[in-house]
Amino acid sequence: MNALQRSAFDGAGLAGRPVYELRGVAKSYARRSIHALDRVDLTLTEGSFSSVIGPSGCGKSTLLKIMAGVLPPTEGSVYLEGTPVTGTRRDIGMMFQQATLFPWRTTLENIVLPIEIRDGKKAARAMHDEARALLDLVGLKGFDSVRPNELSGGMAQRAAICRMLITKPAVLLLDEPFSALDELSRDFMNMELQRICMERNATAFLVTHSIPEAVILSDTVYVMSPRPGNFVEAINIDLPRPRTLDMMTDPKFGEYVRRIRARLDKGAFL
Ligand SMILES: Nc1ncnc2c1ncn2[C@@H]1O[C@H](COP(=O)(O)OP(=O)(O)OP(=O)(O)O)[C@@H](O)[C@H]1O
Repeated sequence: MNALQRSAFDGAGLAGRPVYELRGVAKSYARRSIHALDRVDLTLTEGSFSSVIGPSGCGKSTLLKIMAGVLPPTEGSVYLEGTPVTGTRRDIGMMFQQATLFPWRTTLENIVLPIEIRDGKKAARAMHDEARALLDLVGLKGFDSVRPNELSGGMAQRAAICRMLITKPAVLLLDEPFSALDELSRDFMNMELQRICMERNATAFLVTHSIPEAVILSDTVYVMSPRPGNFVEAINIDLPRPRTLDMMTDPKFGEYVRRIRARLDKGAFL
């Protein structure tokens, strides 16, 4: 990729303050001699929602783990709010496919757990009002003393959103958070996620296998090549916000889906 093409992935032409920056991030897994990522450049601007989509095994989860600071890159650097990411940080929020709530804790106790781990029980108790406000934000008002086994899958993921937001992260890293839900719940939760991100001006980065999900949620969709993964196309999604599920029938939406599908069908090669 030449310098001009590379610059096209720098914030994908979106205006805004850079929050997250990856410069030449590469990853090889030495033990199996696997070259997973190849010098990825990425800038996420404040309040933007970006997605990455790519073939299985292309390095999406590896990229997310590096961004989260749980895996060191072999080459390159990662900056969040201008400081290097060299390990896990309190200003990075993460959400996975499974909500992984502790069954013996109430919803409220699960939500304040990151604070309890970080600052102790007293600090966690001081966050109960904040946790209740978050429950309100995600539509779970009054569910504070309920145990996880009384929550549906969608409700558990709402609680996981609260747990992610309680530390006031600068960026949200989302690894297919709703893929274990049925299609209707997933669509609904995606719209809820959009609402929450818009209300909090959150900067979000989503890994997904669903092209429609990437298009309906994102300002920019990054298409990744097969391993070693790198971005082969950054597509700005020019649909108004808030997005609605009706927009999925818009010809423009269909055009974005077709364009991404064609890129992936070609093997997303450079
Ligand atoms: N800890 C590890 N040790 C060795 N190889 C690994 C490790 N983790 C991932 N890999 C390899 O790195 C490559 C990228 O894996 P990764 O999980 O990042 O891909 P992915 O795009 O998220 O895949 P999928 O879409 O199937 O979830 C794969 O070939 C995988 O086998």
